[in-house]
Amino acid sequence: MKDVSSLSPAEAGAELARLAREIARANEAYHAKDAPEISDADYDALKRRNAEIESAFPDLKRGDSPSDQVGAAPSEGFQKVTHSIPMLSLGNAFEDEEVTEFDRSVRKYLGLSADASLAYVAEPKIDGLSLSLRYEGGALISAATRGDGATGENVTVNARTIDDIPATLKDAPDVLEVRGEVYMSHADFAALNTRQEEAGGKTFANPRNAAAGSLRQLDPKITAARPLRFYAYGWGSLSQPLADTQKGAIDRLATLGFVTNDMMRLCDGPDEMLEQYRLIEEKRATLGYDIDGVVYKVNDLALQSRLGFRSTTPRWAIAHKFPAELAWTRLEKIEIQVGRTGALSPVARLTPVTVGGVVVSNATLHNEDYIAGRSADGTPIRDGKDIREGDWVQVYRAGDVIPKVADVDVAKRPKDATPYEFPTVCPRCGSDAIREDGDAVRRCTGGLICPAQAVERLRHMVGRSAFDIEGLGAKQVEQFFEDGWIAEPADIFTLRDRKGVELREREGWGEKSAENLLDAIDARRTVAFERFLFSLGIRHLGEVAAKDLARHFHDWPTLAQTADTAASEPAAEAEGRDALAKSPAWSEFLSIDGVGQTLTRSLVTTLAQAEERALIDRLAAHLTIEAPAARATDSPVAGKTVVFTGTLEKMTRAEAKARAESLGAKVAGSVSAKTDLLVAGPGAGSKAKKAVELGIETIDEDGWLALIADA
Ligand SMILES: NC(=O)c1ccc[n+]([C@@H]2O[C@H](COP(=O)([O-])OP(=O)(O)OC[C@H]3O[C@@H](n4cnc5c(N)ncnc54)[C@H](O)[C@@H]3O)[C@@H](O)[C@H]2O)c1
Ligand SMILES: [Zn+2]
Repeated sequence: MKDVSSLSPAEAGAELARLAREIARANEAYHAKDAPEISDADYDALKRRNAEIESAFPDLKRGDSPSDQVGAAPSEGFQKVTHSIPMLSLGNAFEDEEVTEFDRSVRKYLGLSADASLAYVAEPKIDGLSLSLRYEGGALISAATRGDGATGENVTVNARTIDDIPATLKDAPDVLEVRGEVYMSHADFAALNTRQEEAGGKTFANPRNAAAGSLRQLDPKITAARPLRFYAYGWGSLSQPLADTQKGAIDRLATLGFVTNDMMRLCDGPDEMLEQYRLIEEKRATLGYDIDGVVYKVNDLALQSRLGFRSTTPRWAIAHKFPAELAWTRLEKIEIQVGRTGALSPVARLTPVTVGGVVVSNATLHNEDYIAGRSADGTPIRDGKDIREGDWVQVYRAGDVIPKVADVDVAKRPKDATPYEFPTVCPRCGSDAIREDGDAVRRCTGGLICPAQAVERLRHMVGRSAFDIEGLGAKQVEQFFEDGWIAEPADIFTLRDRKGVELREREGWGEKSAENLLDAIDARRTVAFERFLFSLGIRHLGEVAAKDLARHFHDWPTLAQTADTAASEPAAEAEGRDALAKSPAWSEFLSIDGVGQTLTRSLVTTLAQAEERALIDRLAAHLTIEAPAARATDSPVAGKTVVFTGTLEKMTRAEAKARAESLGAKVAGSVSAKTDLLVAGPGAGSKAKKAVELGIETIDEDGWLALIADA
């Protein structure tokens, strides 16, 4: 992105227009639909960029500038409420200096010298949605969301169902508008999502969305069933002042029966404000609800009213936000998960914390070296700090990636914490867990006797890219495995005969759904060769390689026989590609573009294991395995084995390969006596030489394109 100072006015105008569109779209998704499409950090970055351009090009500021807007218009379906005093937003600070700068600008506005005393309150910024409650004569008469700041949604009936919101007040001013945040605790959020999932309803990405989605319900019965809470942090219209100070006013609201935040502190200036910020940040993980920063407010209400408002934010307050994609929390426990190939993966169980808008309670710890504070080659990571149970750790998330533990605060380590001892036996089956040379991962050697591996294999087998059986997801497979109904892949296809009757009577199933599942299983008795191969869950065998193998071998018996031959060839024992290539069966695998030594070795050794092989044969016995779709036979390259080498300029290697295959050619990765045609671009090396030696026809990229032009 271009620096603002180097933008031309035309570019600035165009970018302001784009930002206005993008921000409006994000506002609509977040505020009106409770379903954000971008992260808060990305949103904040858009707003910042917009503000920077506007301040550099004040003349270009748009009539619909996002800087002048709050939230989103109230949704249709709700009655509208006009706020007697607008409900605005808050300015943002991200760095410590911006907090000092805030104090300076307040003083400047008020004409106060740097050493004049000026008190602020600092309190958590709760991540929910704001609500304005109007009491008249001590009775709650209306409740409204913020909407676009001027007009909100009437949610009075819904608000009445929230325990923290009193229906009547004693000794209150005749007119009193209380403003605060509606939110949901982590525990209630998790329970709600579980219930929603079980009922097949919509689940929420984070507690804020859950709170907003629950309050903004057209049916108040739904709101009533949702565990919402309310913190009072401010007020709107008043017939009589509550107090002289922010702190006094909030204390008064507490006396009236509202829940207020007990982490509010009076601060003497920026140093104390930042101190409170760090204290609150430390407590963040253990609060049990989401906060996304700390709000500082000038304490003296007379000064607040002198300071007043900008278009959408008060001059007397600012929100100091926490870094969005990073958070500190407690690592409660390290657990070991056993994967499909026996890999022991350490997982950190964390005290839940929100990172980038998502509640995180687990993070990966990669492997035992990572926990110990070293990389695979022994060099220290995190300055060599190891990770222990009970540690205070920093968690981060980027995009949709699994959360990771990035750092440890050794100063906060419990005194009795001991270095983590990585298990050397499988926690599920007790077999030895060993680490092979050069492998960062420790693996359970239990194979098929390991229940963890067995169930992971089954889950893999029914997955999308494998058998993809409708109604048989990971969850059902796990249950059937636990109950002993399905122990290995072949059992899925005998389920009808063995358990058909019981399935119909099984809890949560019934006649219809049982029949649907059994039909769905029958429908998969015919399966594409590549899906079958992928379903076996052989280490290093991905979807793409499964396709390559299927195209090359066409049927399962041929592939299996070639693997058997490879296993019996003496060169199989030898190291190195050259030695392997001397064996015809090995080299047949290696000649397939996209199939390398590691995969070949894994495939050959897996199929050579008697138990493993018997299990695959039992599965295959129930199946009709379909060869890949017939290829074009009338193209000039049909049936020929083609090798591409050197740089291709008009297409990528992948494109060239796909095109050749669609024309019925076989694409190989290396030149051999079986090669019919070499397509050599600039920089072609040993393959071109070998082709000459073997007398194989060689053409360039243009020659290739000409050859297939009419195909
Ligand atoms: N991801 C997205 O697409 C997206 C879109 C729009 C907004 N957002 C998020 O919302 C923010 C902007 O929303 P906003 O205009 O509501 O501003 P804001 O959330 O930054 O600040 C204002 C709000 O803070 C709340 N608040 C909580 N505790 C408070 C306290 N103690 N005192 C005062 N107010 C308190 C109030 O509800 C108030 O309306 C963005 O910074 C972003 O994080 C995200
Ligand atoms: Zn095991």
